[in-house]
Amino acid sequence: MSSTEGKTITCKAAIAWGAGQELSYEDVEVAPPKAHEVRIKIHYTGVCHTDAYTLSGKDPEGAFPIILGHEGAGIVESVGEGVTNVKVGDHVVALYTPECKECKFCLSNKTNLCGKIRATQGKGLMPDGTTRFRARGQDILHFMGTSTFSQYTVVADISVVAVQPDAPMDRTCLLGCGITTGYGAARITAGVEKGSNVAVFGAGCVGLSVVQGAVAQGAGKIIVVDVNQAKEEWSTRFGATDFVNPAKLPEGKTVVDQLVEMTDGGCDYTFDCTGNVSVMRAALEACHKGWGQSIIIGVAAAGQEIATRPFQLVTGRVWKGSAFGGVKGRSQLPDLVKDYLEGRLKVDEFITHRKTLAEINDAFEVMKQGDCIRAVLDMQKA
Ligand SMILES: NC(=O)C1=CN([C@@H]2O[C@H](COP(=O)(O)OP(=O)(O)OC[C@H]3O[C@@H](n4cnc5c(N)ncnc54)[C@H](OP(=O)(O)O)[C@@H]3O)[C@@H](O)[C@H]2O)C=CC1
Ligand SMILES: N[C@@H](CCC(=O)N[C@@H](CSC=O)C(=O)NCC(=O)O)C(=O)O
Ligand SMILES: [Zn+2]
Ligand SMILES: [Zn+2]
Repeated sequence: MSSTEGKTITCKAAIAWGAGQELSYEDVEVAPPKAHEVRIKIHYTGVCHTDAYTLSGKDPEGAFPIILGHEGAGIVESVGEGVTNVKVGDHVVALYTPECKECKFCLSNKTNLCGKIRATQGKGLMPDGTTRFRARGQDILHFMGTSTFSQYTVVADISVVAVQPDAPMDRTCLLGCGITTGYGAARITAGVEKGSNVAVFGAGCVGLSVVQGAVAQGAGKIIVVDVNQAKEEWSTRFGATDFVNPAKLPEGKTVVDQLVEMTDGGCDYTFDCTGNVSVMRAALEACHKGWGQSIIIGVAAAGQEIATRPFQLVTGRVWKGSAFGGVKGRSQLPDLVKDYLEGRLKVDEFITHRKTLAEINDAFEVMKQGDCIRAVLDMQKA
């Protein structure tokens, strides 16, 4: 039993008080977990573009004040009544895509989405409709069921998975979103086949992880498309065979023309990892007639919509989406940790910046620069 069990913990968190404002590093009170909840001491968290997107105010579900963060690893501090899947002292990864293993989504092998707590999660609340965070005398909302930008957080028991304790938490945190998302999108959502031609739009953490997944599947051409020329070297390092910078194409030649030419008629699989709806259209239209599939991973701002001529679909191209790479977190994440520890999955290579929680605004700043793949925050270092 920990000395804090059953008590409110006061610790540091980065609170987003309003859209577009800097995060505020300050004290937060974290209430003990209720039934079927788990309180986690967060040791490390990654910063994902989706955190910045919600902070910007572009997320239709974004509400404030809130504690963002959804790429976290830590150790279970205490558990509420009825929790059986994790125990105090377990090393865990928080799951923004929970897995209850009993709803119709979880029982389906067609999706990794879980329906059990999605409604309250989308409102920034715990499953009982309340919050466990308070600061400045106010309730603070949860984010994506995880809120990892706090030294302690409370999550539903279905939103957490125990992993091997020998896996370094500054790496396993990245399996909480970016790497798993891209890797899973290639392997699970698309199921890229051996020898197939793949194009990946956007070589951030997600896009490079798609490349890694495509390599694991034995893809033929793996073409990265990015407007940042510096991403060519990154793409090659992860196993891409070709790189296209749309800004460097001859006048009058579109990226779709280029990809169709490079792949004898179009790609078997394309992935949008930018969140830009014009890019999503190009990704679809660069697919091979008859069977090419385009997977949307990027998150687009409120009000944005995708468009194409229906003829593109009539002639056999398929548009699909992927959340958390199609990975069922509680069932499949421990195997990804094992793959990392046994050298089959690159993780260390994604970390370009390291910061403390107090430096979180710098982490958001570096994320806007082209040389940042992932910034990892040490949550316990002062
Ligand atoms: N569906 C899901 O489950 C998840 C979705 N996401 C979403 O995935 C997206 C990618 O995330 P992440 O990898 O972290 O983001 P990054 O910003 O690191 O990567 C995006 C890359 O795309 C490049 N880019 C921007 N515009 C274009 C363009 N027009 N054509 C080609 N490349 C372009 C960027 O270049 P530059 O460096 O110049 O900006 C950057 O290199 C985000 O929208 C994020 O919210 C993230 C995790 C999970
Ligand atoms: N809340 C937004 C959509 C945000 C979104 O699409 N989130 C992705 C994960 S992004 C991770 O970095 C996701 O998994 N979505 C599935 C879900 O159930 O939220 C909006 O309302 O548009
Ligand atoms: Zn994310
Ligand atoms: Zn479920």
